[in-house]
Order: sequence, then structure tokens, then C-alpha cells
Amino acid sequence: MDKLVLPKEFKDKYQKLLAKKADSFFTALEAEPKKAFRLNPLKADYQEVSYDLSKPVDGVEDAYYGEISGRDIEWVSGYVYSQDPSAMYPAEALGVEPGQKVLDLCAAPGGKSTALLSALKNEGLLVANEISASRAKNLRENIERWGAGNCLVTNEDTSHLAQKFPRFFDAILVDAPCSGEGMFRKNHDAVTYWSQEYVLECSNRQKEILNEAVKMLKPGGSLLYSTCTYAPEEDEEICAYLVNELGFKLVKTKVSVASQGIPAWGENLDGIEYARRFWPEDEIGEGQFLAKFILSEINNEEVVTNSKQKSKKRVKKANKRLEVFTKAEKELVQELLADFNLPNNFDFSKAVKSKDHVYIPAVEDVSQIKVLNNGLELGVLKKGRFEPSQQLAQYLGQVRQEKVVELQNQAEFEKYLHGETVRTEEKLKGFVLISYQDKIFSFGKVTGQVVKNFYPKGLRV
Ligand SMILES: C[S@@+](CC[C@H](N)C(=O)[O-])C[C@H]1O[C@@H](n2cnc3c(N)ncnc32)[C@H](O)[C@@H]1O
Repeated sequence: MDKLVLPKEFKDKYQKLLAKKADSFFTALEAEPKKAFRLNPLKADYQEVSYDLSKPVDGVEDAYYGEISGRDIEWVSGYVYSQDPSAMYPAEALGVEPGQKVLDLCAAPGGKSTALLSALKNEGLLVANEISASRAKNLRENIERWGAGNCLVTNEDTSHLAQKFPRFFDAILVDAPCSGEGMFRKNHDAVTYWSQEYVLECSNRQKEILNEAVKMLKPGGSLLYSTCTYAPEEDEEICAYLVNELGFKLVKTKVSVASQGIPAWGENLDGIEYARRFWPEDEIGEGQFLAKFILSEINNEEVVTNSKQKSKKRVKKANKRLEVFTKAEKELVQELLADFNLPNNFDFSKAVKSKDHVYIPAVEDVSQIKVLNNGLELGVLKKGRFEPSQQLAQYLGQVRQEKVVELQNQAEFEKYLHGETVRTEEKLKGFVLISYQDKIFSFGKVTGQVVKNFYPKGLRV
């Protein structure tokens, strides 16, 4: 990589803010970025991976320093997610419990969403939202790979989402779009977007996003605010905004690593020392800021009551839009499911059909919002047949299976990822799961000794 050249305005700003500590900050920005990954506790025998697990990331469950590749079976089968170690702490700090309703408002590509799904342990709901359509597609793929069935993936702007989910969530993560100073070391090009005006623009956008986020949180609910920038205008100053303008209280989190929030940069707020700043000198990972809040005051009661009344009517309307899912169709789906071991809380009685797609919704009424995936897609009914989905394959990877074709070597695995057929000696028929190194990553269909490739075209490499 080329040498990182910091803008003069940036250097002058931090020289002033950090005084004696500025030099060590600039020097640390020249060091090598740190790489890490998280394992997926939802998957069967999830610690059986080919990576070195001897360097855990302090205080983050199932997280290790090291580098992985997007071509590895561990990645393809959703056993692992590559993430900057500092970026692992916001989801950890939110402290989500199984059964809660959680929103990840700025979610793509999904690093924190996948961690929240791990914490939910298949119970409760995650709404993972992303405003950019192209990034939302990527988010959907990453969530599908993770193998959870309790996630609604949306592509919405925050105000629209707030109308849909008033006072709905127990916990909200706002991993805000920011000036990205914390990424300079990893991505030198990020420097070219930087200016003080951009910092202020981001700060205003963060306030707009938070004004909407607060409307979706239940009283007493938790909000985790994070950025990957060092700028006080986007960090401590936003904490002051949340406390002074939106009725939040800053609280302690279980994250004890890294440095404290800086009182002088955040109006000497009570509890600002609970906020965490990840400086490059902390040697944990790239730049990150996080702070946790509890919503103590409510200003929007009217909106809430009106929307709740409307919501019942909408569920009825939404249900009308669903097509009749006949007994014969249900039997077709159940016949396929009977061949596989299902995770404990799988509940077929909740399955519905829409445009021939059969799925178990995570949220009943999704009218008026842009949805990329709602819950667990089981598959598609096609002229008296049922074809299982890629998401179902990843979901079934949560438990050990018997009806599996295990690929024999790396060449066969690569062939399958490419979309080619493979051969099997096993006496199997019809839909089978495909695994490599005992990790399930796709469906296939066996006729005789040939396994037809069902790895989705959009994912093939
Ligand atoms: C820091 S990134 C999120 C990273 C993600 N949480 C993760 O861990 O993988 C911020 C995201 O917010 C999105 N974003 C930008 N403006 C937004 C807005 N007004 N409302 C919601 N999201 C927005 C960006 O497209 C970007 O994907």
C-alpha cells in the first residue's frame, strides 16, 4: 500500500485537539491495520474451522485476530465473518438478549447484524435496514449466509421506517454513516473524501437519523450509537445531542477495553466516560466510537397511539394479500422438510405463501415498506413441485444432517461454486444438502449418480 498522506487540515485539527498526544496518534495511523473474524455460533459444530483460534479479541465472544478469505468454505457456509476488531464492540455493547425486538438501522454490509443475530440465538426479531439498494442486496446475502430465520431485511429511509415501527423495538443500533477517519489506515483512499465541511455534514445527517430512530424505541429501550470516526462533532457532540435534545441517558456497557469518551468534547456530560473511543494507539483495531443510551423521556406519544390503531387494520389487509396455501401445497413442502433435521424452534404452522414463495415471516405485516427478505424463505412452488431455497440450506446448516453429499476435495468445491454438476457414489435421491469439510452451503438434486447444481446463479464464482 502507498504511504498514508493526511490532509493538512486534518493534521492541524488533531494537533490542536490532542496536543502532546497528537504525534503518537499520527504515528499509529501509519502502522498495519489489524484483521479479525467472528465465528457463527448458530452453525453446527461452529468451532471446527481451519483457522488459528489462539488469539481471541478481548471481550468479544467467538472473535479472533487473523485473516480469512471470501473463497474459504467457512465463509461460503456462513461459519465466519471478517470484521475489523474494533467494529465488533458496538453489537457487544448493546447487550441484546434472546427474544428481544432489535433494529440495526444502518446495517449494510451486515457485520453488526450478524453479531446481533448470534446474540438473539434464533429467538426474537432483528430488522436489518439499509438505505442504499445496492448495499442492501449485499446485506441480504450476508444475512442469508448466517443462517438465521428471524430477520427482516429492509431497504428504507429512516423516516419511512419510523412510521412503520413506532415504539416497537427493545434495542436499536445506529452505526451511523460518518466521515470514516477510523478507516484511513485500512483504506487510504478514504482520505480523499475528508474535509471539515464533510465532518459537519455527517454530524447533521447523524442527528436526522437519530431523530427518527428515537421514535422506534420503546420507553426504557436501549440505543447504541457508533461511528468509525475520531471527530468529536460526530461522537461526543452527538452524545450531548441525544441526552439534551432526545431524552436519553448515557449508560455503562460491558465493554471495558479501549479509551474513554472525552468530557471536554461532549459538554462534560454525565456518563461520557462510559463511551468508548478506539484510538489506533489502543492497538485493538481501526478507529471506532461507541456509546450506549437508555431512553428515559418520551416526546412522541401521539404518533404512537395513532399508528398502533392503524397497525391492526394493516395486518388484516396484509393477510388478505397472501395467497391461499393449500393442503396439497403444504404437503409438498413438508415432504421435503421431512428429509432434514430442523432447528428446535422451527414452526411450520406459521408458513405462508405469496407469489408461489413459501416462507415463515419474521414480521406479519410488511405493507408499505421495501422488503428484501422477511424471515425464512423455504422455497418456491413450481407446477406441482417444491424447490427449496438457498436460505433454507444455510438455515439447515444449524444442525447436523444426514441427507448430504460431501464434496471430496477443493477442486470439487470450486466446481460446485462455479455452477457445475458433480458425481456421487451415495445412494441418495432428490434434493440433498451439499457440504464441504462438513459445512453445508447449498442444495443439490441427485438423479442417479449426478448431482445437479442448485447453488444460486447470483452467488456463483
Ligand atoms: C458505517 S456503515 C454501516 C456498517 C454496518 N453497520 C456493518 O457493521 O456492517 C453506515 C451505513 O449507513 C447507510 N446510510 C447512509 N445514510 C443513511 C441514512 N440516512 N439512513 C440510514 N442509513 C444510511 C450507508 O449506506 C452505510 O451502509
